[in-house]
Amino acid sequence: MSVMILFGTETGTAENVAEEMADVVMADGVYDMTDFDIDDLAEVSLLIVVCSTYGSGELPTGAEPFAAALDARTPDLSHLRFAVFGLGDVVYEDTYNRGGEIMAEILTERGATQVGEHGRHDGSSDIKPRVAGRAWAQDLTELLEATA
Ligand SMILES: Cc1cc2nc3c(=O)[nH]c(=O)nc-3n(C[C@H](O)[C@H](O)[C@H](O)COP(=O)(O)O)c2cc1C
Repeated sequence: MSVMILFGTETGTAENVAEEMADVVMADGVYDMTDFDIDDLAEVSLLIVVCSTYGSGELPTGAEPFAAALDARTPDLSHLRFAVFGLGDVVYEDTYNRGGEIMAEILTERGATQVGEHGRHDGSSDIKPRVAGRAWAQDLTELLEATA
């Protein structure tokens, strides 16, 4: 099984979280959405998406090329399972953590299946993003092992 982590970020937090998760999920690679070729998803069986939120509940700049490529090329991702860990801040209220949710929506539209609990980090909490991300990845790994 090939496990890939893909991050979408504005200021680097999602990248740090993605790197923190890599050994937990035994990822074969950690990649930035800005320069990722969606053809490479054909070889992936589990995709872990780490994505922040910017603007008014929008994707961060770094995630836009990936989202645009999925929209333009409409690949069939029915072979793919994915899990999402989003980053946001409750001070944004109605748009809290929308970035990760948008990612889940567009991957589901392409036929991929979301697994595990949708993770959400709140920048206003006392828990550091890396710590929250690692704990979420450990839970995901245990769940997938239990259901394998
Ligand atoms: C200008 C700006 C807009 C933001 N908009 C939202 C938002 O709409 N919803 C949300 O949940 N978080 C929002 N955030 C919070 C970020 O998603 C959060 O700080 C995240 O940890 C940043 O991760 P990154 O460094 O990987 O981009 C915003 C942050 C900034 C600075």
